[in-house]
Amino acid sequence: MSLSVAGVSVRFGNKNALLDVDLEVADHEVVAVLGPSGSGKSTLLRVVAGLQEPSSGTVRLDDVNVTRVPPHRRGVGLMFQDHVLFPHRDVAGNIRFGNSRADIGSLLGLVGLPDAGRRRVDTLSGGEQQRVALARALAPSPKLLMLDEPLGQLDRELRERLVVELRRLFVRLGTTVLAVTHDQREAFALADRVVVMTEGRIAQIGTPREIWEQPASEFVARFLGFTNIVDVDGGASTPWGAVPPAFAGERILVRPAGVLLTPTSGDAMGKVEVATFAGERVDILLAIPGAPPLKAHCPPATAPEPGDEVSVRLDPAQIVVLPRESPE
Ligand SMILES: Nc1ncnc2c1ncn2[C@@H]1O[C@H](COP(=O)(O)OP(=O)(O)OP(=O)(O)O)[C@@H](O)[C@H]1O
Repeated sequence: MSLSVAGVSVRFGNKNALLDVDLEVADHEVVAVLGPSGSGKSTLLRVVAGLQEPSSGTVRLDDVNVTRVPPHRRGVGLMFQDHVLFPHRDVAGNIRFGNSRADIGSLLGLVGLPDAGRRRVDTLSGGEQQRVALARALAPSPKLLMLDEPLGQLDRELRERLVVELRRLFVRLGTTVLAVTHDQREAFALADRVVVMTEGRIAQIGTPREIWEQPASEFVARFLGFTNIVDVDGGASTPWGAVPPAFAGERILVRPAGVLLTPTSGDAMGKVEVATFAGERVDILLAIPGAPPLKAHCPPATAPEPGDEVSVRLDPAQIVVLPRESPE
């Protein structure tokens, strides 16, 4: 099922929870909506589901205008953050609730709990409960499945495992999916395309790779965790050292992998403040006199230690120009 959201705004009092949002999701596509708390992610999902009437704009499913169609007639499946399973019913009873014709056996197989039908929900782990909630959302065979923080309550290790399973399941079922998350890794792992939201607007839409490689704004770059952001002066220098003339006058992001540290011969001298072991790399925080702190990623074998003096060179291949934010 394809989804088209056009010019949708939602006002609560004098606050816009959504402002003129346009979004196209193709049939079979998995789209993740990512953004900080309060950016309008859940409101967007609720508008598509029919649980929130927009102040203006339209929602189309397979080219049919459903803006005024009630939720149960939209043929969409929902799994919400505050999904409540009935603790005293067994798993099968939970899935069957409201879905009397559901094929419990194959749904449980799909979510990897083939033998759990008879178990009481309150004897299941958090991850197992999440799978039951997913099976319940899949029970009516929705052509569009909407998930609000599907793995939100779970610990990191379980989330990383389940996100891979979810991705495989969606590909296998061919369901169109719109999933809300505030976790960037989850969005990137789950989705064909990611929508980044801020203050009720869409800040960027793209594949995970497009968004990672070219954040559309400083907001998106910072939301992805990049902090090496600085203005280049007219002479193509920055407080962290020189950059090629093409970057003169721009605001740039230097990826931590592009901060090259050598014992000598770089542009700027800095001191290692913090070195954090992160598996395949060491995350370094550098203090350079008169400059903002600079983050670098180093291979563990050659990483300097806290207190070491190093010189810094910026790799032009790891520099991204950030568009200037347009004044409102
Ligand atoms: N029913 C409501 N009445 C008034 N304001 C609301 C209502 N629902 C949401 N809002 C406001 O609209 C804005 C967007 O909320 P929304 O729940 O869509 O954000 P979110 O991105 O999903 O946040 P979170 O990640 O915290 O769930 C917030 O400022 C919120 O306070």
